[in-house]
Order: sequence, then structure tokens, then C-alpha cells
Amino acid sequence: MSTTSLIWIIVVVAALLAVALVTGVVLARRRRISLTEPEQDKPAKGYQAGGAITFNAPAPPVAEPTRPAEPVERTGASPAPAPAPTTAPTPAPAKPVEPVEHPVAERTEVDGQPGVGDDAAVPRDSVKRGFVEVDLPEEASEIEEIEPTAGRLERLRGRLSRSRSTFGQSLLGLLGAGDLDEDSWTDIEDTLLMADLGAAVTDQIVTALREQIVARGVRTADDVRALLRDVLVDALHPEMARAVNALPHTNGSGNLKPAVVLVVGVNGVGKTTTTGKLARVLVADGRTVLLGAADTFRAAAADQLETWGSRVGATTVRGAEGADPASVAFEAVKRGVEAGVDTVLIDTAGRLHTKTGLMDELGKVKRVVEKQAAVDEVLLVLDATTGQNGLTQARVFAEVVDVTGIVLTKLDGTAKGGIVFQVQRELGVPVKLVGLGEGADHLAPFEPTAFVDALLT
Ligand SMILES: Nc1nc2c(ncn2[C@@H]2O[C@H](COP(=O)(O)OP(=O)(O)OP(=O)(O)O)[C@@H](O)[C@H]2O)c(=O)[nH]1
Repeated sequence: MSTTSLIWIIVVVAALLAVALVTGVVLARRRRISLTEPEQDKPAKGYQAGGAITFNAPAPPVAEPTRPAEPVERTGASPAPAPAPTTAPTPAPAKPVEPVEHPVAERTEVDGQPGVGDDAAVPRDSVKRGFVEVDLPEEASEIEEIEPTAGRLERLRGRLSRSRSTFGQSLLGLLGAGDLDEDSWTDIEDTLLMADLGAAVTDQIVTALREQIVARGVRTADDVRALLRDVLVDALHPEMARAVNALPHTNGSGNLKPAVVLVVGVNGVGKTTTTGKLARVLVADGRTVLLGAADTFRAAAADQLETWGSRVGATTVRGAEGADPASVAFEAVKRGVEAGVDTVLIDTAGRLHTKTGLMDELGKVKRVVEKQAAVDEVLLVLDATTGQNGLTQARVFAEVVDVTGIVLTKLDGTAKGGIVFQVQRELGVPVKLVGLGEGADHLAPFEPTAFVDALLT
């Protein structure tokens, strides 16, 4: 091989090495960039995280109250005496406050990983304050007239009009249109899904309609209406007991105790409003009620409850903003037992960011209350306008407390009345009450037949 050829080979090899080196550097840079780019450009998703309201005494019912009942002072009821204090009296001698440990030991998510709904902050670690004396309003307001509770759902029927037009009327139109081909059944399914009935209930209803439309030999529009009515009522489980356990009852030792009702749910769903409306219904039925403002996260919530109380002449026990909700609940039940009221309604806070926090808080409220009297009813308040989100909340609450009844609020503000069907199926707990407006008497018992009739007429 000549020297010239050798030189050429060396030049070519050197050139190839240089090209490989440059390519390697470029690729390495690109790789580095491509690793960091998605991090910077990641979109900020955030977390996807007919009848009256009936009440029931859960324990063996007692015909006549026999307790030496200290009359309940009703704020604003009598002109002469000063109204009952709306704050707890002197606090019980408090134990020295231990620094609060992060409740890791009590966590259910023991793998140390944050779970859905977890938050960096643990609200319970914040310093808790005790009761404070709060000045009473100079003059309590007049006790209001309360609308009779019988036939409320009937009277409030118009308030379901949005659900009615989109849901009931569409179904009637589709079923009554004549020959039902597969496209028609798909439309029926879509209508049910759009109204928030969920896949399982939709399937159940469509199957029942398909079977019975043949079996019954449905011919006329009236037949269609009757069939649809029966199938929908059936899907709402009319056999479920829907009376609210809010009447006094005897405990193990034969003493009459007030019924204790806990009202739970996330903030903004209408807990305080529902508690106030329920107090009105009880008072209208001749019952004495004491309200416990255990939503201590927001002073305005306690003010709001106190206003509801004063409007019907019910005493409200409240704590300082940030006080331990369990201590307020305890004090409320204690006062209720001492005063011999029929019902203690406790409005709780839903502003807990973590499932663990929620579990701790509500569990503690329940445990502490039960030192005085059994908790007879845990009403979970859900906002009907939140659809699937409401169901997610329902699942979390059902894991945390033993929910015994559901109150579905804001049914007046949604075209998706079908959430009633789904939430009952999910929790296996009856919808007992429905909120149909912001008005003081816009709370009705949930009656499957009247509800379906309201949807279909
Ligand atoms: N349209 C309509 N509005 C309702 C109904 N129930 C409650 N609301 C309104 O919902 C809003 C929130 O109600 P609140 O009772 O303050 O809710 P909350 O769950 O106690 O909220 P926090 O105190 O923040 O935890 C208020 O404006 C109520 O008037 C209802 O059935 N229909």
C-alpha cells in the first residue's frame, strides 16, 4: 500500500471519528433536553381529585315522656326572662394541652404514600381553643310561622321542573313514540345516563322496561306512563325506611334521652341550611330542639345556625372559632340531656382535607357524643348539582361514619334528578330528605312515588 493511500485511510478514519463524536454529543444533549421538557411543559391538571317528614324513635318507643324535664328556654319565646345562653357555660377544667402529634399511627394509609384527598397539612394539628362566652343579641327575633310539613313534596313539585322536563318527559316521549328499535333503546339509555342515573341503574331500568313492555302488552300512552312509573318507583326502593330517627327514646337504664342527629357532608353542600330546616320541621311538630354548632372552622357557620335557631326558638350551643368540634358536640348533647329536649341536631364541619383527618374528627365527635347519648341518625348531605363528585364524597363519608340517611340538596337547581337513584344504590342507604330551594321550608321528605309522579307529570 502506497503512502498516499495510507494517508487517505487515516484521514477518512479521523473524519469518521470526528462525525461520530459530534453526533454523540448532539444526541446526549437532545436526550437531556427531552427528559426535562415534559416536566416544564406539564399542564397544571390539579387534583382530579305527599306526606310529612316523618320522625322515628329508634329504641323501644316510649308513650309518655317521664323525665323531670327542665323546660327548654326558647330564645325569643317569652318576653320576660333573658333568653337562654347560646354559648356553653364555664368550660370543664381542661387538661393541660399536650402538643399534638401527627396522627400517623392512626392513618389507614400505612405505606406512607399520600392517598386520594390527602393534603400536606393536617388540620387537627392546629391549636384548639375552648369555649368562649359570646354576647347574646339584644333582642331575639320573632318566632316564625312554619309551613306545615304534610304534602310538602307535592307543593314543591314545581321546583323539580328542570329534572322533569329533561328526564321524565324525554323518557315518555321516547317510549311512547311507537316501534322501539335498537336506536330508540340507545336513546333511552342515553337519557337515563345524562340524568345521572349511572350505568348500573340505567341497565337495570332498561332491562326491566324491555321485559315488561312485552309482558304487559303495552299499547297506549297511558300504558307507557304506568309502566315507566312502576319501573322507576321500583328502582328507588320504596321499601326502605325513610323516617328520620329524631325522636327521644329510652336508653338501657330506662331514662328518656334526646335523639341525637349528626349532620355531615363537605362544606357548601347545605349542611347548616338543612340542619336549620330540619329544626323548623321538628318544632312545627311540637318538638323541642337544641342545635350544636360543631362546624367551628367558620364562625359564620355558627352564626348562621344560631339565626336558624332563634327563628324557631331553639337554643344553639356553639364554641369559639377553631374550637374542637367534638367538645362543642359533647357540650350540646350534655345541655340537651339536662334540658330534656327531644332532639339535638349537630351541624359538623366538612372542611377536612384528608380522609384521615375526617375519620379522626367525625369518629371523635361520635365517640364523645356517645358518652352522653347514642347517636341515632347520621345524615349525609349531598349537593345534587355536583353529580359524580357527590358520589365520590358519599363513598368517603360512608367509609368514615355509619351513614343512616341521605339528604339531597339543591334538587331545584339541577336537571339531573337521577342522582337520587344512584346514590341510594351506591350506599345502600335511603335518601330521606330532599332540599328544593333556599327557602326556610324548602325541605321535603323523599317519597319515591311522589318523586316519580313529579318527574312524569
Ligand atoms: N337552591 C338551593 N340552595 C340550597 C339548598 N340547600 C342549601 N342551599 C344553599 O347552599 C348554600 C350553602 O349552604 P350551607 O348550609 O351554608 O352549606 P354548608 O354545607 O353548611 O357549608 P359550610 O358551612 O361552608 O360547611 C347556601 O347558599 C344555601 O342557601 C337547596 O336545597 N336548594
